[in-house]
Amino acid sequence: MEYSEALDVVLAHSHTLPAVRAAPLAALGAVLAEDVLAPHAHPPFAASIKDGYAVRSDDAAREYSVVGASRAGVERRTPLGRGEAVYITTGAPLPPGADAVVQIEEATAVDDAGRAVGAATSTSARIRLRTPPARGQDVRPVGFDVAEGSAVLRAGGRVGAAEVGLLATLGCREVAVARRPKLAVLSSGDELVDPLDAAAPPLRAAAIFDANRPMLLAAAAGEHADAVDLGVVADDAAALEAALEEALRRGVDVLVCTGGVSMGDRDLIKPLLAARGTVHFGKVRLKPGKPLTFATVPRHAPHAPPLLVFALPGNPVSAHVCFHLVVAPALRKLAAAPSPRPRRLLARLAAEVKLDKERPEFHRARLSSTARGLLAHSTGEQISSRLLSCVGADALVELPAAADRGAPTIPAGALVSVLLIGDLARGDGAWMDLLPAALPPHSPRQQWEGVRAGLVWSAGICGGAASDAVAAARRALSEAAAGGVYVGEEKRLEEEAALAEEALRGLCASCRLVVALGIPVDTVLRAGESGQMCRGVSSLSSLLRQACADRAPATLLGNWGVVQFGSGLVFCMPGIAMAVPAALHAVMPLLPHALP
Ligand SMILES: Nc1nc2c(c(=O)[nH]1)N[C@H]1C(S)=C(S)[C@@H](COP(=O)(O)OP(=O)(O)OC[C@H]3O[C@@H](n4cnc5c(N)ncnc54)[C@H](O)[C@@H]3O)O[C@H]1N2
Ligand code: MOO
Repeated sequence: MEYSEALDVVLAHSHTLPAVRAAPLAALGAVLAEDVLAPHAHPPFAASIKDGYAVRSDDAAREYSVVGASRAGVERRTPLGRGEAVYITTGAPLPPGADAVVQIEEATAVDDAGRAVGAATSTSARIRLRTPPARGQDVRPVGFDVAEGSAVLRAGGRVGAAEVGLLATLGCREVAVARRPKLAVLSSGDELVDPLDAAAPPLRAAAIFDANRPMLLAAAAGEHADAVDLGVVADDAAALEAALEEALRRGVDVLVCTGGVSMGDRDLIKPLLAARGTVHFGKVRLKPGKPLTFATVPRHAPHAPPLLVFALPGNPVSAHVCFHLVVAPALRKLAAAPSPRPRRLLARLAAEVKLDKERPEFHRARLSSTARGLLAHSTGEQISSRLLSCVGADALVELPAAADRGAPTIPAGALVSVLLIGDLARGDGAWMDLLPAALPPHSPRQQWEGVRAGLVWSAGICGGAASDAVAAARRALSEAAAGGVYVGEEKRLEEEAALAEEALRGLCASCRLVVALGIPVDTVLRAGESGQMCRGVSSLSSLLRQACADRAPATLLGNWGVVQFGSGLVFCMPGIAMAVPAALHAVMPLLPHALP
């Protein structure tokens, strides 16, 4: 199974958890289940933006008697008369009658005879202004920041620090959020010593410390899941089954275990999961993470959704990478995140990389910013046991297998897609604005280098016609992009609408160009997610339609064209081998200008 397919399967089994009500601080990291409407305006009164004097802008006087003070937190009821000013502090309410504030730097203290006696202060009895005040100057009127009843936060947004602050501003004591997923973690292996156990003996011969459980407990916290520690479990079928029972008993949504999923005689997890539930996949064409396993186990209570079980490989790097590739997206889907899939960016390779012969690889890298966009720097030796390759990594570079790429390496400077796994805001000083001199200049091929394309055709194009059109599309894509684009994913679309739409969303999330054969524009538009750009591109659509019609006039009757889908483009064209190259050659030359 390919990674993209494995992710589709995982997401199809991850159902959003019910909404609960929580105090804003307790909701930190959760996804809002409802829009939040402002229960009142902010500021709730007209407030001063400066420390200075509140005055009436219709007052012709330039000299004022200071008749009192309005300080933050204190209401002053006496209206302001003509020729009067009130000393005011930032955030304090304007007294009735005042409609402007003049900052204190603009005022001079004067004596009764109007002689200047120095800079104005909070105790000056008379002041003169340098310039007449304008109406509304340095005043925040009622509702200037937030209008009463306005939707300040939208369902689907995550509660972060700013959201907590905004909810506090508005006095919201509770919000509706999707329940936080509960995730249990265990490590299996007779060689493991628990480093979290203060009473653990020193390492005996052939033993190592358990790295995976603490790492995954930390990763769960990073995804705002509530973690349950099920400890280290021996390579023993009964002990593993007892741990699975414990996870079910504690009502967790997800169980993550590591180790014991490969080919060894102590690899007991898969048989246990097969006996107790359904193993949806047990091998993925993926490096690291080949034996990645996903299963669902029914609960004892009827109608309760099944427990999701991820059995990750024991190698610590494989466990870390697989967590980001499938577990984190599942947790995000459970937590109601509208886009749970890993976020993809484009970056250039800082140095040449060697490709694995057979498996697509997720190469750990740090990102830096350059004048030509992001640059991905390898974290060095990528063997699955070396956790140092994950330390400080921001991204997983998606490398195709050499067999798929038709080349053993990808050169420095090539554009590649990367999955974000770190927090770019955290930074580590690697951000720079200068282009490293080592990067070779652009070539026409490099314009397309590393751009991942997808090919999808409808199940409705039967037998030979589909394979001819698909082969023609593969060839034409490669020609039109001077061999730079590679086809990273192929899918046959089922007739059932919901399945077809989910598959299209998955493909569009992972590919910047998607060639859709026999799939009309409407189908793609229906697959668009709320909040995501999904629209027809009329200029490219007419070029594509014209090119198809030149080869096969009847295609003019079809609903073909180009759709912008998030950060990618989908070419909907008839599944007719003769029309496909013409359509691609018509639109590809324009794409360097159009690719969003
Ligand atoms: N004959 C084959 N052998 C292996 C294959 C294969 O296809 N055929 N696949 C290899 C790949 S790829 C991986 S990945 C590993 C996965 O193995 P398991 O998931 O069964 O894990 P273990 O054998 O239990 O452990 C592998 C490795 O990781 C260390 N480990 C395990 N748990 C932890 C932990 N909690 N903390 C730190 N280190 C841990 C363990 O000691 C082993 O060194 O299988 C390959 N073999
Ligand atoms: O899949 Mo394993 O993680 O390559 O070492």
